[in-house]
Amino acid sequence: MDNVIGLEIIEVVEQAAIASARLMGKGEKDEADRVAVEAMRERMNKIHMRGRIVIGEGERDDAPMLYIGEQVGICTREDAKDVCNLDELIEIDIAVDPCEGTNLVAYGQNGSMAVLAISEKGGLFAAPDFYMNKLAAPAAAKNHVDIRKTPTQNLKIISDCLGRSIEDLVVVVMDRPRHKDLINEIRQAGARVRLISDGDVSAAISCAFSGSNIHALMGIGAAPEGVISAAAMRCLGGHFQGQLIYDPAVVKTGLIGESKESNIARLNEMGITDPDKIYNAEELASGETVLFAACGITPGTLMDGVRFFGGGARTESLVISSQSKTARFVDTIHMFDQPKSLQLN
Ligand SMILES: O=C(COP(=O)(O)O)[C@@H](O)[C@H](O)[C@H](O)[C@H](O)COP(=O)(O)O
Ligand SMILES: [Mn+2]
Ligand SMILES: [Mn+2]
Repeated sequence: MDNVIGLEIIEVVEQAAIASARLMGKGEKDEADRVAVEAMRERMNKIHMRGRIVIGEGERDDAPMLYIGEQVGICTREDAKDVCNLDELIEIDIAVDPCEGTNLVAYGQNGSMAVLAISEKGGLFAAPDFYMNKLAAPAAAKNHVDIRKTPTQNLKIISDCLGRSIEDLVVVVMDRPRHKDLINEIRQAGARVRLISDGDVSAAISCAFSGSNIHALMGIGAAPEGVISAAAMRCLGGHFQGQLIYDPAVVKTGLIGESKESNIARLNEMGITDPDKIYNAEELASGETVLFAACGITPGTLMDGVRFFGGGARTESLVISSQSKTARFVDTIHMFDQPKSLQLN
């Protein structure tokens, strides 16, 4: 799987990022999302594969394409048997977020990216569009920190594992009223907090890279983004845990239903019988082979954003593979027509 689609998925995220970046700073959140979805879908449908979207633009964004269950790839077309050897092809599951951080794009802020994760069928947790409490930390702290422990305890553990004082740790938290107590506790413990308005996938993955100056992600974000983050963290060996939030009393905004009971019923219908289960990266992305790809739309901690020049654009992507055990940063010049010059760096 890795060799066949590894390179192609770079183009999938690149095309989505370029399309969305054209709307950077225009204040048009939905349009920035829509064009990314369209570009991602169009490029995905040129890949020689049999893919199924398991995490897509679902209930939350009410988008018409790349919906959960959509079949993508040349080998899902009606004439597939004429163009593909269906016996040899493995079926793959895909989790996408074509524009992760739509607000960031719309308002020209850092940290947005086009992102996806791939595994063989059944290899990614088909998370409902609920919230998820998340804990991400560097590989050195993997399985030492635990989402069941207090933030203060976890910060002490990360500090011991990294051999640096708590004061030298930076924790990313989404800037939301629901995190008031969490933020106070982290500050009380001595660590510094980087508040972000959106884009917790980038924050989670950054924990796995020393030099990012991000040592933990704590707090509640969206569950689909949790699975995509887990796919990358599983490949990178970083720590990731997630627990679904289904009680509207904990998170009062958009993503979850009217009552705790109706949410539990909905989870049961989806086959999630233990709504309180704490998932680790290996459970959220359990496939034998997991691939992750992201391309910066606006500049971020890990990747630069899309830079347009006369006749082309330059992008920076990150492709991570559990099979080849690689994390590749890919710097690409795209020539739309005949550029007058190509910028070396
Ligand atoms: O920022 C985010 C929004 O993603 P998108 O809709 O693809 O632009 C995600 O990174 C977060 O996971 C976010 O926490 C989640 O969407 C919850 O948002 P909110 O209800 O505003 O707290
Ligand atoms: Mn998102
Ligand atoms: Mn999105």
